[in-house]
Amino acid sequence: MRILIVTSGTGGHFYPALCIAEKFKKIHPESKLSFWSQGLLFKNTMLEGIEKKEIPSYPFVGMPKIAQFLSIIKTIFLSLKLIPEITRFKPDCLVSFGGHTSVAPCISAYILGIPILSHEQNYKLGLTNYLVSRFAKFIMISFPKADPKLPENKVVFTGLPIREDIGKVEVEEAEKKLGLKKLERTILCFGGSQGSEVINKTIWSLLPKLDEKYLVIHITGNQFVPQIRGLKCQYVNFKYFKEMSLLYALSDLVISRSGASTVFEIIKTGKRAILIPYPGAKSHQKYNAIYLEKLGLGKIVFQNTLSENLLYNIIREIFELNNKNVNVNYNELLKLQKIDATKNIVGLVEKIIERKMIIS
Ligand SMILES: CC(=O)N[C@H]1[C@@H](OP(=O)(O)OP(=O)(O)OC[C@H]2O[C@@H](n3ccc(=O)[nH]c3=O)[C@H](O)[C@@H]2O)O[C@H](CO)[C@@H](O)[C@@H]1O
Repeated sequence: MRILIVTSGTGGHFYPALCIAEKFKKIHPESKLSFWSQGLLFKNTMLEGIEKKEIPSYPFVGMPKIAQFLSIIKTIFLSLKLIPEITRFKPDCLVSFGGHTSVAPCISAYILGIPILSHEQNYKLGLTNYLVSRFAKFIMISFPKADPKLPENKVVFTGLPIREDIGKVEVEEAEKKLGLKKLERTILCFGGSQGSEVINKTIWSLLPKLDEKYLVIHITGNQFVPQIRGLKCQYVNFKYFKEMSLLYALSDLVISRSGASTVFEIIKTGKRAILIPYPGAKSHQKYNAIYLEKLGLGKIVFQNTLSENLLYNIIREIFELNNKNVNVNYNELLKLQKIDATKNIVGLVEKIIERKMIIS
């Protein structure tokens, strides 16, 4: 079996693609996998037994019309340039995890008649996946309800793959590995895979309000961490932290953006969350957050209303009400927690390849 996996480089696209590549290689060690992406995460991740290729990305959302036009032209040229490369690798199918990086290889694969499976991470369909859905044989979705813009006959509900260890680490193990003691009220704050200046600044203003019962674990991205005076709570910060399973294990509450992977990690771990959707990218994070709020785990705070006082009041309410007054839809939550998205996607890929082999 020969599989080509393509994805954008941010955590929300990259990690689900990585889960599939690693699982496939584990179950089918004889298979040939090629993984195409870009960015720091991709560069810094070792992929054992899997071929890696860095390809450029030409974004065409949220920019002036002329820049958008140039990006589209560059994408078309790139897709032509990739044809010999794909012909040489001869994939049985292409699995796409979306973002701008995926568009050109999907066009090339379509021209070559290679079956395309595309995965949509978010509740609302993004533009690039909308484009790719035209070429794809199947569109795999993360949330149980499909975006009405998707062609119904192509949609398969698989769930969203998240790293296997998330939700499986015990508190004691996390404490030992991190050299940290969980406190009565432990909060994990981060702004998606890129970090968020707005969330960072609000957390820094919030910290002096929190007492000794609180441990705040904060992932800041590349922003410089200022000196914070008058701290009573414990505060630990990281620029980026790979083993998120450890941090989730310690936390009682997550404060974050609402990218799809973050939302599914919260579902898997069953943590309470305060979600601050990223207002860019056509507000698509808002719909992920609404889903989590309806499930009963999340409380949405829109960025234009965000302040340290508002966060403080919600945090106190969450800890002091101590789960009273919380309407979690446990039936739905348990159903979602049981979904093995990685297995579902690997199974679908196997079926497509087997069928293709029988036909040819
Ligand atoms: C600004 C933007 O357009 N962001 C999009 C991007 O976000 P982004 O890449 O931030 O999205 P997600 O929240 O889906 O994923 C972040 C991932 O990074 C991991 N993580 C984060 C910080 C850290 O230190 N270590 C770490 O491992 C998280 O555990 C998670 O697995 O892709 C998502 C999935 O398509 C979309 O929903 C988001 O809207």
